[in-house]
Formats: sequence, structure tokens, C-alpha cells
Amino acid sequence: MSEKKIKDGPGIIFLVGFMGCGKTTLGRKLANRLGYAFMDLDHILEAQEGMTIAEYFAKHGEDAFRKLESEVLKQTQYPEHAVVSTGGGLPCFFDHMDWMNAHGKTIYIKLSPKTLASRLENEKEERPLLRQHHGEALVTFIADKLTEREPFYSRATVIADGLSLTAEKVEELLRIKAI
Ligand SMILES: Nc1ncnc2c1ncn2[C@@H]1O[C@H](COP(=O)(O)OP(=O)(O)OP(=O)(O)O)[C@@H](O)[C@H]1O
Ligand SMILES: O=C(O)C1=C[C@@H](O)[C@@H](O)[C@H](O)C1
Ligand SMILES: [Mg+2]
Repeated sequence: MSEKKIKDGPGIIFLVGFMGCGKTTLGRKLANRLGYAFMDLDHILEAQEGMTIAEYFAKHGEDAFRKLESEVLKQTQYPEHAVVSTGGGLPCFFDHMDWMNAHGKTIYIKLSPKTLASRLENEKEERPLLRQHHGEALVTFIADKLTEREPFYSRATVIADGLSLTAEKVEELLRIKAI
């Protein structure tokens, strides 16, 4: 495994962006390509709590969830090399963008509200913030939330067009940035 790793590479790569932009899907492929460990903070939180995020929201509410995801971000033991998929809202709370930029590199997977909505329309059940929005109202909800969140996501080391993004392309972007 180690000979596959990018020598002096970025160490930890945090993938950030709105729900549905592909952090989990691409993260797995990128980790595999680079020979890095793959970690998904939403999955770590669910395993730790023994319930889904939707169940956690229903039981404890969003404020408790935000505190818990902060603990998960900061208390997880990361290996030397890892691709870490984050929760969609995580970069926008507390000092998380600063923390991730200090502990590794961040990549913002950027997509339009329309594309995000088309990916998420049939996957809303596991995403408590989206459940009550449908069709055009889902696009509008995402557009408004994205406007709120964009200033945080945009502080990423690399901003990548999610439409054409592949693991190969991310690797290339990392090399171009010499990180
Ligand atoms: N490049 C892609 N092209 C088309 N569909 C994709 C692509 N990447 C992911 N998807 C699909 O979009 C949906 C959401 O992907 P994924 O779960 O990886 O997003 P996420 O960013 O991890 O979302 P969340 O923040 O909610 O965890 C899934 O159905 C996935 O198959
Ligand atoms: O965008 C968000 O606020 C969220 C995204 C998901 O990854 C989960 O972390 C949760 O559903 C909240
Ligand atoms: Mg995910």
C-alpha cells in the first residue's frame, strides 16, 4: 500500500460541499486511487451513536448534532494519509474550516442547486434537512442554503467543478497545487 501513496503528499484530504455533491462516493474512489485510508465523518458518527443521522436529529435536534459532529471531527484519530468525507454542514459551523485547513487540505466539490436537487430528490429520507422539500421547492431550499454556506466552502484549498470531477482529476489538481 505505502508505495502507492503520493510521496510527501497532502496527508489528510478533507472533502467538503453540499449534501449530494459526491463527497462519500468520490472520497472512496480517491482514497483507493491514492492508497489512502477512507473515512466518512457521518458514518463514524452513526457507528459511534448506534443510530442514523436522521434518528439522531429526531431524538436530540440539530444543535446537539452540530456539537457532536464537531467532537467527531476533532477527536477522531486520523492516520498519516487519509481521504475524509465530511458532513455537508460541518464546514459551516464553529472553526471547522480553519481546523481542517490547519490539519490537512480541503477540496470543495462545487455543484449547482439544480444538479444537487436532481441527485437528492429520491434520497431525502436519510437527510433530515431536506425531507419536507420537493420539486422546485427543493431547488429553492438548496439555493438559499448554498448562498449561506458558500463563504465557508469557498475557503477550501481547492475548489473543483463537481460535474466533471473524477478521482484522477482530483489527483491532478493536488499535483498542480503542489500539495
Ligand atoms: N459524479 C457523480 N455523478 C452522478 N451522480 C453522483 C456522482 N457522485 C455521486 N452521485 C450520486 O449522488 C448521490 C449523493 O452522493 P453522495 O452520498 O456521495 O454525496 P455526499 O456529498 O456524500 O452527501 P452527504 O453530504 O449527504 O453525505 C448518490 O446517489 C450518488 O450515487
Ligand atoms: O448539510 C447538512 O447539514 C448535513 C449533511 C449530511 O452530510 C449530514 O451530516 C446531515 O444530514 C446534515
Ligand atoms: Mg456523504
